[in-house]
Amino acid sequence: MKTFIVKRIRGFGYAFKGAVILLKTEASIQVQFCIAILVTVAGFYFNISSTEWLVQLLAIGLVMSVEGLNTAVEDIADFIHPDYHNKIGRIKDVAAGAVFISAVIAVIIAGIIYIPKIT
Ligand SMILES: Nc1ncnc2c1ncn2[C@@H]1O[C@H](COP(=O)(O)OP(=O)(O)OP(=O)(O)O)[C@@H](O)[C@H]1O
Repeated sequence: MKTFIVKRIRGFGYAFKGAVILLKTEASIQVQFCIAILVTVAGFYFNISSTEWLVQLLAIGLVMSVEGLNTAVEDIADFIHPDYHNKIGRIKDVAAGAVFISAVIAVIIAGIIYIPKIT
């Protein structure tokens, strides 16, 4: 039982380290983090409802986690096959496509929340 708890705590430490690596080294995550701060400020400014906060937080979490997984896929692809290959191109494009989908959804969510408040 003790080793179970120690392993879980260690796992949390590695995961936190991963999140710090993403924020320190990945430009796209840094941009998304800045946008997350901006919409959080907007949330306080426009005094959005609890439901709007929940959806906004989910959208932020969705985009940043998918971006993190996309970075992991890119790193794996570069590690196992550093040279040009059609398959690697497709793998990276598909992973980037997943980020695109989550980002489009996040923009739609932002529109639904804020457009009525600024018009
Ligand atoms: N090894 C490869 N073989 C084939 N196509 C590739 C390869 N590496 C990258 N590509 C193509 O280039 C696109 C961008 O790849 P990637 O995101 O790795 O490059 P980058 O612009 O250097 O990104 P980053 O700055 O995030 O590292 C991919 O979506 C893919 O279409």
